[in-house]
Amino acid sequence: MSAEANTTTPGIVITGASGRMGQMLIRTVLASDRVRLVGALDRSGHDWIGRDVGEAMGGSAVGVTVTDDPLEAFAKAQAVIDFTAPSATVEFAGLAAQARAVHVIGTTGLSADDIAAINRAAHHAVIVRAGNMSLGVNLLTLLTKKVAAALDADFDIEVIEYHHNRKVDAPSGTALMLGEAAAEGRGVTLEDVADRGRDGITGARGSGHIGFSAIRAGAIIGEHDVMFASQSERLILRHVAEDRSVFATGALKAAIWGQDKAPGAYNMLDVLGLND
Ligand SMILES: NC(=O)c1ccc[n+]([C@@H]2O[C@H](COP(=O)([O-])OP(=O)(O)OC[C@H]3O[C@@H](n4cnc5c(N)ncnc54)[C@H](O)[C@@H]3O)[C@@H](O)[C@H]2O)c1
Ligand SMILES: O=C(O)C1=N[C@H](C(=O)O)CCC1
Repeated sequence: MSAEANTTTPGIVITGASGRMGQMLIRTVLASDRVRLVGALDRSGHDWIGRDVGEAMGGSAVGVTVTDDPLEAFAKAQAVIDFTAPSATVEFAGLAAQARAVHVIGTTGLSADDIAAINRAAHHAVIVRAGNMSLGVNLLTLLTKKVAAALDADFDIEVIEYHHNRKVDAPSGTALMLGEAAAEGRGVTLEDVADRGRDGITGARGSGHIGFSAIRAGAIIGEHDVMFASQSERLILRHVAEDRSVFATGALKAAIWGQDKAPGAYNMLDVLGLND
């Protein structure tokens, strides 16, 4: 890459560098000629701290040392791509905003308070947040909204999600995006109609409810079904992530897209130009 490109190409910091998504993101950034890797962060005490991130990943050195100091790392960045954990992401939102870096958030399991704190940080910088960064899932939210609007409450809506056995939050961020889309299509608020975690004598299903079920097994990367079921027919919309690269590619697109945007809270539909 030329010296000129170096001054204009966004510098990216990857948080949670050693994680499943962190490593996929680092490989994606290193393979791109539209961005530069300028930092890699992980939590204090992690055995990658102080090591070259390329070597820590089992390859050759890339000249970026893994740090546990977000302030130092973000100062060099035009964008921070963050797939970590809720408490870390809330802290990073404030620090990335101070550094005026675009913050791309893939972390799921965020509480309403976490989201409120992130949205406060978005007054000062661009934040793009989505429970799923893939093109396919974001299109599926639009289809889900449309189908939910077309079908009445004779059709029960169920969101079924399937993930690997290391996932710590449920329902998945994607399942919640799909539930929100279905609720929007029906003109209701998801919290008022969501059925989460049925167990025991639950009583019959409530009409108009939106149900969630979570499978955790093996190495499943991420699969989601939205089922619309009446007494006489069943329609199932389904997305399957074959590879984590779909999430990393979307995140990188968001980091580049955000470079010339005004401060604010955005999602992947904004990035993809699909928001109405
Ligand atoms: N939005 C999407 O498209 C999408 C896709 C995949 C995963 N995710 C979400 O991304 C998150 C991470 O998933 P994963 O499978 O990579 O998990 P993981 O457990 O493999 O990785 C998490 C990483 O974050 C690091 N971390 C935790 N606390 C930290 C802190 N305080 N400071 C710095 N680093 C810290 C961990 O050490 C680890 O490296 C989850 O919330 C998951 O649901 C979102
Ligand atoms: O592996 C994960 O964890 C995933 N999390 C996101 C979610 O919660 O929907 C996206 C799919 C993979």
